Amino acid sequence: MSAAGLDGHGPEVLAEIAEVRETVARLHAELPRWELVVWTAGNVSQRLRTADLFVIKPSGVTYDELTPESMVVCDLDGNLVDGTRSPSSDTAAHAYVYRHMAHVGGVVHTHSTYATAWAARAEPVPCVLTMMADEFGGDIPVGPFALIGDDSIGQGIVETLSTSRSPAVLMRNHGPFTIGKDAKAAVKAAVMVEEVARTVHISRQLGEPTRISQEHVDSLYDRYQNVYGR
Ligand SMILES: O=C(CO)[C@@H](O)[C@H](O)COP(=O)(O)O
Repeated sequence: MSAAGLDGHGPEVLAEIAEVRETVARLHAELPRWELVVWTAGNVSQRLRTADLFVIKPSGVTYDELTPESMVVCDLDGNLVDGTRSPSSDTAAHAYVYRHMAHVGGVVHTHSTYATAWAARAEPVPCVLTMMADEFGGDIPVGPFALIGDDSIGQGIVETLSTSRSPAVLMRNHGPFTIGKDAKAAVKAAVMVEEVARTVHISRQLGEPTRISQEHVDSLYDRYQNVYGR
């Protein structure tokens, strides 16, 4: 593993890298805190504003060992630019999303239990909760089956989310990938997808949940995205 290094980047880029390393390290701690991952099975990244680079965790390091300094910097082809360890095994997927979705500033992958159970069934989570209309603007879609390590997962994420308002996709037989304007927004979507996947699963044990009409989904989505919390 050889890294190109950060020589040639100016102080503004170096300052942002230091800031994003802190942010991404801190946000990784949210994954076990919200019980979205076991061992090392999930990752968070954030794109820089000042350069075509992103910060992601190193592969195979447990969450309690992650520090800002251990975060790695990659270019948008997923090549290691700065860091002492190999980047996450999902780096190619994160990089593909950044290359093809200009509005995305953060990507998260987890194997959270209920969302992954829906992914194993290859079944979208139907929009039967106001919280789903708010955050996802409809059903949470399922992406295709894809092998880990090359562009396949990224292609599946981009294809699926390009035709949906949802910031979350359940990659078939794998688990949820979420996007956001930054890593914090993508972590929020990862927390939300697990919460609604769990609630809808429990609801199904009691009978068939009732869908929210498209008109009401649109109204709820508009209020939450444009009015809530402002
Ligand atoms: O989906 C998988 C493996 O099934 C991956 O998400 C890894 O579990 C995450 O590993 P690293 O980020 O530590 O490479």
